[in-house]
Amino acid sequence: MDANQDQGAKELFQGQAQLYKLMFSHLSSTSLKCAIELGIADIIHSHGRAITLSELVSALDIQPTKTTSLFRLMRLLVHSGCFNKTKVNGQEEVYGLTAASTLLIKDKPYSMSPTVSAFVDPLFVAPFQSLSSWFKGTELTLWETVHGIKFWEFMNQNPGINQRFNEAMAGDTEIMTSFVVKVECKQIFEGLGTLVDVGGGNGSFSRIISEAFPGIKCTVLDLPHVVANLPEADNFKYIAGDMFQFIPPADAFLFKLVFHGLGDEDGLKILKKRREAIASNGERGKVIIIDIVINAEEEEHELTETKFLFDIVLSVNSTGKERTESEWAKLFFDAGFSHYKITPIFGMRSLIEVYP
Ligand SMILES: C[S@@+](CC[C@H](N)C(=O)[O-])C[C@H]1O[C@@H](n2cnc3c(N)ncnc32)[C@H](O)[C@@H]1O
Repeated sequence: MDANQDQGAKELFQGQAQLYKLMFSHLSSTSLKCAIELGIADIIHSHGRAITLSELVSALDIQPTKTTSLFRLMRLLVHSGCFNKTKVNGQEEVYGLTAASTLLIKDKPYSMSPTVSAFVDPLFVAPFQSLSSWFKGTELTLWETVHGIKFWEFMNQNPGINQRFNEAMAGDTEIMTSFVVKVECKQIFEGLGTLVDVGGGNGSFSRIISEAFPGIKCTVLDLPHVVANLPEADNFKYIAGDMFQFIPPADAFLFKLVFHGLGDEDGLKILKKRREAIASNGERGKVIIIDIVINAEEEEHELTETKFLFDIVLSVNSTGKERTESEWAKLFFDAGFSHYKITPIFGMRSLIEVYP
């Protein structure tokens, strides 16, 4: 083989390997689901130290014949960063928790287990088998192509799934909130008298705010089937309603992971109304947004890929999208706001303050 042929063959096989990687990528999420269902992170956590394969087999109470299969599962999960593997005394190999698997422990205050379980569920994954039909069809969203109705309407009609979805969102929120409130962004909430958490789900975000800042009266506005019969406190209330119809006045309007579910037209509608509300409050008030900002050139490849994956989920399940900074800025300025500040502190998400 000459050098050109050699290079051609190398590229061919690299291309083939790349296709196999993409083809089997669903195993990254399904093996994660398996680890959650088996409770592997919980077992290592309650073991109190890293665990050997044979200890894991006996804690899982599985057939010894499955030992090599478990070894293979753990090898994949170690490779993807979910667990780590070290040697004790330079000999015995043991599996330990990483930052990712620590978040899977079920009895920790912030567990991502409900979030992973919900979003890896066939209900959320199966529609993507019909993506090409959606591209060729006329329905606005993939969800409608597959389920015949819009996403939020589907949640309204399926209380069990709605509850799982809200718990999935809450799992995501609790990690973030403890940092927002207690560590990084305390000053953003200090001095506020009232805050409305618009599309706040079951209120897990603003409940933590209301406990950390008893002087802030927090109101969670969400659809009736989401906020019905949830417990309130003196400075923490729910309003059942439609954010396109009514949002109560406040010193700050919080939208966490709400705008990425809205197209530009709907996003602009909501922001214009907030701008008017701030104007009629003597120009006092601000909008706080927690969402993804795509900043592809400057970021790590992996983080950007995760944002692009979210963008596909949003763009086909709703009419929403993940936005670049210039797309966010256009929305803010078109709605009549004069400036904004982006603080990129939540891994994938940023906190954006928008001022009149
Ligand atoms: C992606 S979830 C985010 C929930 C919460 N902010 C969080 O981050 O955990 C979007 C939320 O918007 C709510 N929502 C959707 N359409 C709405 C509307 N028209 N009025 C009020 N809430 C709405 C949904 O019920 C859902 O709770």
